[in-house]
Amino acid sequence: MERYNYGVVGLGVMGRNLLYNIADHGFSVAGFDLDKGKVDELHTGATGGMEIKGLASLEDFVTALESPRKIILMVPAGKPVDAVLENITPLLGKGDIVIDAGNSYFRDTERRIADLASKGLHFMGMGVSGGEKGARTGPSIMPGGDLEAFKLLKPMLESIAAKVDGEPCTAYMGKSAAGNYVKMVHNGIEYAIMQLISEAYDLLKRGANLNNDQLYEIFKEWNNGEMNSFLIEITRDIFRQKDSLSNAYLVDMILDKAGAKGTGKWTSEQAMEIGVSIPTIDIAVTSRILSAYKEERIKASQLYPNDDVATPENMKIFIKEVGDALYLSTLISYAQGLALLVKASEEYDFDIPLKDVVKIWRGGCIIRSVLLEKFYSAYTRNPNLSNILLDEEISEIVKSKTHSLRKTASYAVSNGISSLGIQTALGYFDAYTTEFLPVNLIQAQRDYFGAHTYQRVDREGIFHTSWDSTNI
Ligand SMILES: NC(=O)C1=CN([C@@H]2O[C@H](COP(=O)(O)OP(=O)(O)OC[C@H]3O[C@@H](n4cnc5c(N)ncnc54)[C@H](OP(=O)(O)O)[C@@H]3O)[C@@H](O)[C@H]2O)C=CC1
Ligand SMILES: O=C(CO)[C@H](O)[C@H](O)COP(=O)(O)O
Repeated sequence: MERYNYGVVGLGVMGRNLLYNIADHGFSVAGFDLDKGKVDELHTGATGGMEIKGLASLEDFVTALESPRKIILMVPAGKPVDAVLENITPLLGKGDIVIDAGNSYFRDTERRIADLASKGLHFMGMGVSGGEKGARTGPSIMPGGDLEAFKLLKPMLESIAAKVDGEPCTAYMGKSAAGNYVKMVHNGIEYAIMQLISEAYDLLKRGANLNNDQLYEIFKEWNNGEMNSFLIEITRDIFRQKDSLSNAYLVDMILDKAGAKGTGKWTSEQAMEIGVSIPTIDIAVTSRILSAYKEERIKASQLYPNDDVATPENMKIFIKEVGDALYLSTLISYAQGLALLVKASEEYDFDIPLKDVVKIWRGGCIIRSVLLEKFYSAYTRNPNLSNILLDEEISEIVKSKTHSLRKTASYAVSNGISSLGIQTALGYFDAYTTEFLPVNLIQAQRDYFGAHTYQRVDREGIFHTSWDSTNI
């Protein structure tokens, strides 16, 4: 009986395409899905030379795999992963490897690693980014955990991943659930950048009165320069897309309520949990929540109308400033996400190699951008950089754009155009680069009403003052 090198469970958007990608690179792959229709479709979409087989029985699927079995799960995060594990683990043998390639919560991965280890099985969490197309032609792949299992998978992962300068966009992301953690933070940054792009769009549309054709040209120009990135590129193309149900552009027919599956929220929760400041990512999560208040927003907009958005004095300068503001606030969002990874690596003993993280994000993934080349150089100079803003070469870029960020933020505030992402990126930058923050006063207040104590600037120790009885 023929034995397949790899197995994929879950033949939806990502699983089917990842399976084809693996098969394209000379590996034989078996696929399983609960939905028999998807199993049958697998063969329809295959191209010649692929050694693949779709199976509708889990037992047949497991039997069809060579030993040790290497099974990639591509099912929705949460209960479906546990359901698959419950059914499949009794069929597996010692040394078999299960790789969860979905957007699973890292705590779930930790639990599953321990559970499968107690059965003599390897379990790995592995982030995959690039969407449908990326999965098919070359995603960015973030494996972590079991090193022994990783070594077995490495040749396959390196062959199917995206390539930048001939180097694969995959690397070992660290111990335990590091792979899922890095992917979670990737998505948090993704949320922030998407929020910032939407604000730049709003400023150009409402502030400068630009239409979709003009927006297309601006994003095209941005994408041809230092802002080149996947998200700017697809935004450019979105402005060109006509609606098939009306004569309008599709973007104008899409309801302004943003969905979310959870990875952005987890990133924010995690940052709060381990004490890392990532306000632009937080605000991107909360902005999607706020967008869902559509009916209330309609009422509020009638109660508080904003009829006097001023046209910028010099359109060329305004567009340049919005572009620079988007570039810098994007850079600051990456800085926040990467700082979270630095702290999480210490906190959870993940040993995340930051230099490899930015290296493998340069291609294949949703947040790929040419800016990551500069981060890669920064981490090459100093792999222990606690915040990307502290790198001297990065600081030169930041300094060259700060004025534009302030001008853009100021225009948005003066004209009542919501720009939560831009404001928080600037606010974070201003706080992070301030030697003396006014929180001495907060410490005084805490000590005043709750005897919470404070530290002093002139001597070591913990102090408390009876505020109402001394020197007042
Ligand atoms: N879509 C994207 O762009 C990206 C998604 N991801 C992550 O990848 C994972 C998969 O996402 P995606 O491919 O989009 O999801 P889909 O819903 O398209 O596919 C999931 C597939 O898994 C099947 N499935 C569910 N439960 C089981 C089970 N117990 N046994 C076998 N098959 C099962 C589903 O079948 P049925 O439909 O019948 O329930 C479906 O075919 C998720 O964790 C997602 O967050 C990661 C990166 C990008
Ligand atoms: O993982 C991804 C890309 O890297 C998914 O596309 C992402 O999870 C989408 O998230 P959301 O639905 O919350 O916007």
